[in-house]
Order: sequence, then C-alpha cells, then structure tokens
Amino acid sequence: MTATWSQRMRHATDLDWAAATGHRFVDELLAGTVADDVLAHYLVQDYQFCDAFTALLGQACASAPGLTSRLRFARQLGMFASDEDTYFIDSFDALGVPEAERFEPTLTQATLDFDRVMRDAIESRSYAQVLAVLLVAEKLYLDWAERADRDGMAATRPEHVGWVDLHRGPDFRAWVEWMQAELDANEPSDPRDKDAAERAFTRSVACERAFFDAAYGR
Ligand SMILES: Cc1ncc(CO)c(N)n1
Repeated sequence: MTATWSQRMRHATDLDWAAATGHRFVDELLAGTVADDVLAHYLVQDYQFCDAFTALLGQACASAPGLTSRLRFARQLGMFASDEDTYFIDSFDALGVPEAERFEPTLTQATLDFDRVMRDAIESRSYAQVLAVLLVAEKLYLDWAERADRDGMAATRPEHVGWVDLHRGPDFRAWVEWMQAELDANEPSDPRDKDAAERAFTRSVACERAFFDAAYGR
C-alpha cells in the first residue's frame, strides 16, 4: 500500500512530531510531576489557543462539502463548549489562576505563532487547509495521550488526568481517524491549495513543539 496524502505529510514532519509527543511536558504530565506553575502557564496559553481553535472548527463546519461532515464538526463544537471548557475552569480553580490570566493573559510568541497559523487557515476558507491544521492539533494530542494506554500513567490529580483523558479513548480516536480520512478524501486538485495545506500542516507541527517548549521557557 502506498501512503496516503495525509500519511506523507505526517511522515515529512517526523522529527518535530516525535519531539512534541515525547516532550518533557508530556513526560511530567503523565508522571504527575509537572510543576503547578508550568501547568498553569501552559493552560492559560492553551485557553487562548482554544479560542482560535474553536473558530477553526467553526470554519470547518462552514467549509465542509455537505451536511454529514458539517454535523460531525457541529458535534465536536458542542463537546468543546462543554467537557473541554469545564476542564479548563476546574483546573484554573484548582491551580488558583486569577481571572485576568484566564481571559486576558499576555501571549507568548508560541501562542501568537499558532494563532496566526489558525487564523490564516480560517481566512483561506479552504477545507483542506482548515482540516490540515485541525488534524495536526488533534492527532498529535491523541498520539501523546495514548502513551498513557501503552505505558500506564502515574498521575492522579484531576488537572493532570483530565487533560490526558480529553485526548484519548475510542470517541476521540474515531474523531481523529474520521478527520484524517476526510482530509485524504478532499485532497485539493488545485496545486496552490494543496501546497498551502501542506505548509499549514508542517507549520502546525512545529507550533505544537514550540508550544510545549514555551511552558518552560520563562
Ligand atoms: C496547543 C494545542 N494543540 C492541540 C490541542 C488539542 O487539539 C490543544 N488543546 N492545544
């Protein structure tokens, strides 16, 4: 079997992908040893990431070719507005993150860069470009979270376990696999759109790695 378009994009980013899924932050999260200030900083920045990400999901819903795909994104948007947001609020409470930090933090360069990638995809309105960024964000998180299934997880605090559990399990896996098949089924015939989607994919993987680095780089 020859590799699909999405598999080729994925393999072209092997180095950054492995650095992100094997990152110190993930090691410490799974071990339950991540320092509270590191986790708080990461979650504060990630809440801002989630703002652009929600907009990106909305664009996917708008750019999707038909009702079946559109409803798939609509369901995921609903999950984001409930389970994922609850996790953030509960974790901010547990970690004592003040209001201003929750809603108007100073953004790190890594967050700004990732935000740009997502906003570029939104502005393109290209289904392939939007899906490429979404797929990286979700598949890379599935990959590191499934390390807990393979190796076990020593973490027990809800702020730790909750973040792992949001990114693994049969439903999350099915969502990621659906998106990957959807991207391959919608490989652009326009070479410029295809090229832009490939660049969006690559940039997103580099952003994921830099985002974890930034949790320590203060
Ligand atoms: C930075 C980042 N990438 C991916 C996800 C999950 O999509 C997340 N919550 N944050």
